[in-house]
Amino acid sequence: MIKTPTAQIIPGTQCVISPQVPLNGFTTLNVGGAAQWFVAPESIQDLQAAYRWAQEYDLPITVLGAGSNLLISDQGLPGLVIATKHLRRIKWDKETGQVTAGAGRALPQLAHHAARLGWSGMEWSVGIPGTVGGAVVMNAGAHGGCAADYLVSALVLEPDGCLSVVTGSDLAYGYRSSVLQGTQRLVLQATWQMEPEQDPQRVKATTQEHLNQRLSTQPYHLPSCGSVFRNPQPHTAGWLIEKVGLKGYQIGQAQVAERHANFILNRGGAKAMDVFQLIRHVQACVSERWDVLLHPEVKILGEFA
Ligand SMILES: Cc1cc2nc3c(=O)[nH]c(=O)nc-3n(C[C@H](O)[C@H](O)[C@H](O)COP(=O)(O)OP(=O)(O)OC[C@H]3O[C@@H](n4cnc5c(N)ncnc54)[C@H](O)[C@@H]3O)c2cc1C
Ligand SMILES: NC(=O)C1=CN([C@@H]2O[C@H](COP(=O)(O)OP(=O)(O)OC[C@H]3O[C@@H](n4cnc5c(N)ncnc54)[C@H](OP(=O)(O)O)[C@@H]3O)[C@@H](O)[C@H]2O)C=CC1
Ligand SMILES: C=C(O[C@H]1[C@H](O)[C@@H](CO)O[C@H](OP(=O)(O)OP(=O)(O)OC[C@H]2O[C@@H](n3ccc(=O)[nH]c3=O)[C@H](O)[C@@H]2O)[C@@H]1NC(C)=O)C(=O)O
Repeated sequence: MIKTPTAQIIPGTQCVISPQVPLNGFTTLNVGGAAQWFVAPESIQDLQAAYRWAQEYDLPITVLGAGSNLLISDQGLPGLVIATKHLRRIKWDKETGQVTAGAGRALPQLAHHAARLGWSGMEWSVGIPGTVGGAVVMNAGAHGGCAADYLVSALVLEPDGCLSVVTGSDLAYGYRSSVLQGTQRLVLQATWQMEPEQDPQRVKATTQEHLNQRLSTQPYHLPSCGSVFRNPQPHTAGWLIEKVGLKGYQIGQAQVAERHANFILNRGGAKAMDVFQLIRHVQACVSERWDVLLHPEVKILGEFA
């Protein structure tokens, strides 16, 4: 066991592993306690070293993208939190029409950049404030498109320390689901097949249309984690929640958004427990009225006892 909680530098790397790093600033909900240990590796090699370090001390590992789909406990997280934010390398290959991006690259950046180039295929992703890695794991989607659609491959760090290249069919994609969820497999980069040489004005217009639609139907003015629940087909969670009269309902500083009932907003200073209790309250009301159990899309991490 490590006795004193001071920053550790892994020999031969640039990896600084820091103790007790608050995570609220690393999530779009802006809630959550501290990571027992935290690292944001600058390279794949450093990330592998950090991963091995955690395994050596038998610590659980949590991967953090942009934290845009996370509800982290006020009590924080045990073990090592690995942030991918520095893995941002990107390559637009004109020969193949493929884009390869590091796990920490922001998804909207990809969408805007593709639009400027006149490459079609990522228009759906504008306005989703996640990373490439998070999108591959969550199968992020919107406006009829999703990460799985044109995924060629992803580079994955496996728990045994080896790197593997997986394809979309290896990941058994479904609606907001993949086999990577709930595992210790870490996405390092992803490659998508795009349609290059399209009219940039047209790609830009579609991208902007999606962003406008989002900004007019979803609340972007306060911290949130996007849709809290998956849509229970054939219904939509927003409709079911609105119809039980929960728009505006608040626990502590967590509130069901007026603009979209499947969003929970942090009105300032909310605790993770406020959000958690609100999630449970919404589930109970919807279940009682509609006999439908809403399943959270947001990943709930840590203790909520
Ligand atoms: C305003 C707003 C709008 C949103 N709109 C949409 C939308 O339209 N469609 C949609 O699908 N989602 C949407 N979301 C939710 C969220 O942006 C997506 O789920 C996104 O894909 C999460 O990416 P992330 O990098 O933030 O992942 P995180 O939230 O950091 O992590 C999510 C999960 O993926 C894991 N993970 C992250 N990166 C990696 C990696 N490199 N390797 C292995 N595991 C990893 C984490 O451990 C966690 O389990 C929205 C969120 C917000 C705040
Ligand atoms: N409610 C919440 O919890 C959160 C809300 N948001 C909001 O989500 C919305 C998302 O909008 P979106 O534009 O998708 O993402 P962002 O505004 O977050 O932009 C992401 C990146 O995309 C690039 N970019 C943005 N606009 C353009 C443009 N017009 N042309 C070229 N590049 C551009 C920029 O990269 P570069 O600088 O490299 O060019 C930018 O850093 C914003 O309103 C943001 O404020 C974001 C995070 C959390
Ligand atoms: C934001 C996310 O993804 C979003 C994605 O951005 C949008 C756009 O493609 O479509 C899904 O939302 P959604 O199903 O709520 O889409 P919307 O178009 O806003 O609403 C669907 C229907 O529900 C109704 N609706 C929505 C909200 C509400 O408060 N009340 C209501 O009645 C709308 O009127 C509409 O008829 C994704 N959510 C899920 C859980 O699948 C996310 O996953 O975090």
